[in-house]
Amino acid sequence: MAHLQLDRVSKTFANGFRVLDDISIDVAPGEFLTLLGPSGCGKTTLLKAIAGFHAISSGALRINGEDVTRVEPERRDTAMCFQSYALFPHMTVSENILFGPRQNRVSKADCADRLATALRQVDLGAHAEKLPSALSGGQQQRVALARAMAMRPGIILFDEPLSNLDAKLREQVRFEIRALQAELGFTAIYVTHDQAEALAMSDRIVVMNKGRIEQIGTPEDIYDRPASRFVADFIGAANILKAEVQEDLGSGLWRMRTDVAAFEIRTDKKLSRGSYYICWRPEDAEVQEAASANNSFLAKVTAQAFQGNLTDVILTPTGSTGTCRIQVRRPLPLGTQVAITIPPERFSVLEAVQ
Ligand SMILES: Nc1ncnc2c1ncn2[C@@H]1O[C@H](COP(=O)(O)OP(=O)(O)OP(=O)(O)O)[C@@H](O)[C@H]1O
Repeated sequence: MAHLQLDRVSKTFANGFRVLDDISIDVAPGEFLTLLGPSGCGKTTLLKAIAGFHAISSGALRINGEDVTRVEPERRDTAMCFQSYALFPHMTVSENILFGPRQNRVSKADCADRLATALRQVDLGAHAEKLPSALSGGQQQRVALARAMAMRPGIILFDEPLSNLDAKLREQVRFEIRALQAELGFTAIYVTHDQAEALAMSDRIVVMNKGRIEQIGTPEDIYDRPASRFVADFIGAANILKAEVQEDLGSGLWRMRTDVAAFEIRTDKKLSRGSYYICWRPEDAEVQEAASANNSFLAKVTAQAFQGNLTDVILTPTGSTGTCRIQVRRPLPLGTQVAITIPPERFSVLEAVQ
């Protein structure tokens, strides 16, 4: 288990492109931290900077309190776990797992012990002498994990490790990685652009956008209390509206006007005059036949997609040109008018409208 601190880390490439901009994160020992963001936001660059494969332009990296900013990759307490195709194809499972420890001149007896432990941990004892090409995608992924674990690092850095696997296997391996991490206690830094994976696996998520941190929080924080339009939109589905502050009703309740309706909105933010972006999630809507007095608006069902357990419904609110999206248990007939109510505590207030 290792404590990792990133202190105002920035990186500018030779062509002047600033790929990481003032990143500070304190990762607790044994924490599972995910870097999440769209393609090109700098996740992999940050992971490689932690591993030592990229030098940073400014800031500091510390592992267990020791400044490792200029320490070589092999002398940092880290190991990388890539997508499964990063295995050496001409080496057996055992040789792949032992590659790192042998490079590090670990003794023969210790290598044997590490190999046996790693094979047991990922349940691949029966496949030790096979080549990677003789294994399924999920098994290859487990070899990649075993290879990282055989280094006995305090921190394992995962670079989109499941992106080669099909959806069902991805879910299974997610659980396996998380269970091993809990058992062995290594600190995990996990890069993905898959929000479902991030929500399912992480203790905390760092949402990145254009080299900067948009928000750091638990999966619940990020989903229920997104800090910005970017986060609300990137994670899950969100209905985002512009809302003008009308009245402070006290105890964190505010009346705000949107082009759909006036809403009472509960927030622990202190709002000033002007307009903010606000959002609510599709599953936050209560659907009735007639509008109740507060926080309701009428809307017509214009499209829907049946998902099995739930149905996604697109609505056009009366008097508005925009649409919103809700989730209901059973499909609603197209063209039906319904009343939608959003409870005050289900709104999130995002940034001010500039
Ligand atoms: N050596 C380099 N010189 C200049 N720009 C680079 C260099 N390496 C990467 N970049 C740019 O830096 C940005 C971030 O790349 P990075 O691989 O960290 O993104 P990412 O968030 O991991 O994306 P993805 O999910 O697509 O892997 C990209 O726009 C990329 O084109």
